[in-house]
Amino acid sequence: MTNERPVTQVKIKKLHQDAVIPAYARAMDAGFDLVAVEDTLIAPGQSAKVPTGLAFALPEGFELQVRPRSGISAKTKLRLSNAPGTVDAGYRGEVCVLIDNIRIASGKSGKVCLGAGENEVTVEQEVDAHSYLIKKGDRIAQGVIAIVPVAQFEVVDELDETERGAGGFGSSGIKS
Ligand SMILES: O=c1ccn([C@H]2C[C@H](O)[C@@H](COP(=O)(O)OP(=O)(O)OP(=O)(O)O)O2)c(=O)[nH]1
Ligand SMILES: [Mg+2]
Repeated sequence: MTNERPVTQVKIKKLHQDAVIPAYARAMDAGFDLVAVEDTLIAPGQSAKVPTGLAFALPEGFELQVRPRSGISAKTKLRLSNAPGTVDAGYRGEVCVLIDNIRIASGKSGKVCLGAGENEVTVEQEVDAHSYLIKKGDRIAQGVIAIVPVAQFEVVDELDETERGAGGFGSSGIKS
């Protein structure tokens, strides 16, 4: 890593012996992968809270954003429920990843279609064929450490005028 990039120390506690300590895969990556610490089956239309086995002590003024990995979004119908997830600086609990399986039920039982597209194995189980199995060790999301300013709110009677004004929600021409 060069000195061009801001650096902050973040203390991490392993809550599970197999938790994977975050690491940036490449020097200029914004995110580090978050790894599932236990197997989690997600039936079609269902959601799951997948544990990472990690707790963070972020410095005040920072947050950890839990963001999707584009590969998972492109290759599967798994979606982060609350993307981007917000881990507050004061949070000392386990960081978990909320994941939805947005497939509809196939009505057939069969092989489980695998979550993150890695650790490619199929498992014979009596589950709907549109279920996903997140395997322990799957890289299910990515974390981004970000700076968050704190706002000092001030209630006023009038806001300043701007070119946009109150136009929004497609005011520039996007049709629904
Ligand atoms: O994807 C996420 C989002 C949140 N959290 C943890 C850390 C965060 O600090 C805490 C609360 O998250 P958030 O503020 O988004 O949820 P809330 O519904 O507002 O809960 P709370 O009332 O506890 O703030 O849950 C995660 O582990 N993963
Ligand atoms: Mg909150």
